[in-house]
Amino acid sequence: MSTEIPILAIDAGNTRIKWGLHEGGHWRARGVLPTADAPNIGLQWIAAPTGTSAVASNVAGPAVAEHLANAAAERGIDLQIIVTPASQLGVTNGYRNPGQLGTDRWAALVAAHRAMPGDKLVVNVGTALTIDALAGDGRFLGGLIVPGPALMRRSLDHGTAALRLVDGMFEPFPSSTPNAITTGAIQACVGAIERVRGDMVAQGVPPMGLLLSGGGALEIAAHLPMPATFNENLVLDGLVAMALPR
Ligand SMILES: Nc1ncnc2c1ncn2[C@@H]1O[C@H](COP(=O)(O)OP(=O)(O)O)[C@@H](O)[C@H]1O
Ligand SMILES: CC(C)(COP(=O)(O)O)[C@@H](O)C(=O)NCCC(=O)O
Ligand SMILES: [K+]
Repeated sequence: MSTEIPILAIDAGNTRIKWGLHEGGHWRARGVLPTADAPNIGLQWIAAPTGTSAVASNVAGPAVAEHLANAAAERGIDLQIIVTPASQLGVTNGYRNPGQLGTDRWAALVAAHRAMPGDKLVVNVGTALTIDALAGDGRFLGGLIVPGPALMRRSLDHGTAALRLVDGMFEPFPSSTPNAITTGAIQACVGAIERVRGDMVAQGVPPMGLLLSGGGALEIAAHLPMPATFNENLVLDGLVAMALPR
């Protein structure tokens, strides 16, 4: 029997809301729903026992925050929506304005610092692709925000007359429009990661590892410039670490 209180961790991103119920040292239940369905999030939390407390990262805007707050209140769950601090659990925030850094990126950095020693890259492939440099001593050195591969393809669909959303395959020298679009998005993402890796090498903090997460991670995983460790739950892991008593 663990004395640990049940924690509902919530990662509200721009495309999907991911959540997990953590109890007794492991994930007891998990779920995901489109962010557009945020008004229905409470229906997924039936299993949350009395006394559950919730910790959320929300980068999807104030309306989503309100839906989370309502769903928690209806179930008597105490909810904390985090803001990004200047330092926490051994990680220090390199942003000039610490609160400007997305809370999902911060939670992933906190989890990454605990999960892997040494200088590393923390990459999330979601709506946006974020590529964050984290030193082994916990310093967040900075990172990039790039449209994720799905958003890149959508922007071509919206912004050109001839290009449409069609399934293509990765091909090093693409020989069709669908393959050119698919390969272009993957190479743009992987190329940006390679550039940050190069900048870390130039700064004298060559990354020893790469932590990969996010709904689009598998799209780019085979093309990365270095071996990666996939963690489906990096943001949720970080949120639980913040919520657990120390
Ligand atoms: N069934 C799916 N529904 C939506 N997105 C999906 C699905 N399967 C894979 N994806 C990919 O996952 C991305 C969303 O990943 P996620 O980590 O949830 O992003 P966010 O945190 O921005 O909401 C989409 O942009 C798309 O590339
Ligand atoms: C970069 C993000 C849009 C990523 O969001 P996501 O793709 O996970 O939905 C989000 O972390 C955000 O809104 N960040 C604030 C700006 C920043 O981190 O600098
Ligand atoms: K993301």
